[in-house]
Amino acid sequence: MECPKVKLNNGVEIPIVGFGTWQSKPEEVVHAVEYALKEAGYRHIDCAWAYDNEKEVGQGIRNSGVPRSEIFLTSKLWCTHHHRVEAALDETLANLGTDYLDLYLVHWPIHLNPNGNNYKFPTRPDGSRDVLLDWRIRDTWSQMEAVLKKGKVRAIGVSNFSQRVLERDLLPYAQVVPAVDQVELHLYNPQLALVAFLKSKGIVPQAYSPLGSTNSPLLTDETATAIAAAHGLMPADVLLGWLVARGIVALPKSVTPSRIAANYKGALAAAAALTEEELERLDGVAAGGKQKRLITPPWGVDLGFDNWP
Ligand SMILES: NC(=O)C1=CN([C@@H]2O[C@H](COP(=O)(O)OP(=O)(O)OC[C@H]3O[C@@H](n4cnc5c(N)ncnc54)[C@H](OP(=O)(O)O)[C@@H]3O)[C@@H](O)[C@H]2O)C=CC1
Ligand SMILES: O=C[C@H](O)[C@@H](O)[C@@H](O)[C@H](O)C(=O)O
Repeated sequence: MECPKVKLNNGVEIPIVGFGTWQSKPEEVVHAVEYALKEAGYRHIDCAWAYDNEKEVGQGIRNSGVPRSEIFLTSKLWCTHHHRVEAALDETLANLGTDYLDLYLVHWPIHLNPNGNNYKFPTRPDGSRDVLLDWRIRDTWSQMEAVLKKGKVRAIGVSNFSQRVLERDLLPYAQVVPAVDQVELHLYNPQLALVAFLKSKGIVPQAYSPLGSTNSPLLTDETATAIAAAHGLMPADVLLGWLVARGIVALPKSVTPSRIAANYKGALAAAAALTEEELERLDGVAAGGKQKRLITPPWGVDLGFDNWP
């Protein structure tokens, strides 16, 4: 089944269901990506330099036999690389074995010390993350704009940017409005106000951890379970289909072939089956006492998100 696409603000089209690769072990992700492309029908892969598995994702893409031109490939600039965007991008391109990305994202609005005590998560003597507090995110973004202009990527965007950070630190200085903001979006953290803001700016919201990530509390949610049963679907289908029906790009991850296939098919089936009344019930689950943010790294910096513990 072909995946519906969403048009980004520069005209590039992105398949609305993508395949996640965070925490997929290198030896597993090769097979998972190959299966996702060759057997399950995905044409959009979400990667990141920080996942330490880009080489194996690239191998999985080649093993699948699906032409690169048919795949929408995203990766992300890690926090220790904000001062050298093009060099970091080149490393990602070499890892993946490709000469362009479809989308390159700033992973977090944070610059970690590139000369610190660790290549990925440098810390200060007190154990806190070694954040360069006076770095201006607009200086990262202008380098993102430069690699877009050079044609090394087809679109640029951000991840984990709140409305406050976008409005205060990025949009007033941007020549190119970010094409997407990839944030934690799921039944228990729907971020309805942020989604409305992004849409008002022409920025496509992408949902990470759409199934509730590792050891998800969402898959047994009573509203999702009841709505799934009413349609002969699985709760995971409903969690994904609700996002897709709302025009949000969903990025489910799995290394289990049966789930990889079920998530893709189920997301599209549920998006078509859910009624407006059911979508509204799902919109309201978090506000009904279930609000929970699941991915909260200890940055030690206020990122401007609601419900950050
Ligand atoms: N920009 C950012 O900061 C972030 C980006 N992301 C992106 O979003 C993607 C998805 O988020 P992620 O946090 O991985 O979590 P997901 O919400 O996709 O959940 C993944 C977990 O759910 C399990 N699972 C998958 N499908 C099913 C199913 N049908 N039934 C039951 N369990 C299932 C997986 O197990 P198994 O694999 O064993 O099958 C895994 O444990 C990431 O992989 C990454 O690409 C994620 C977090 C942060
Ligand atoms: O994309 C995945 C996530 O952003 C992940 O890279 C971070 O949450 C990281 O584990 C951290 O602790 O900062």
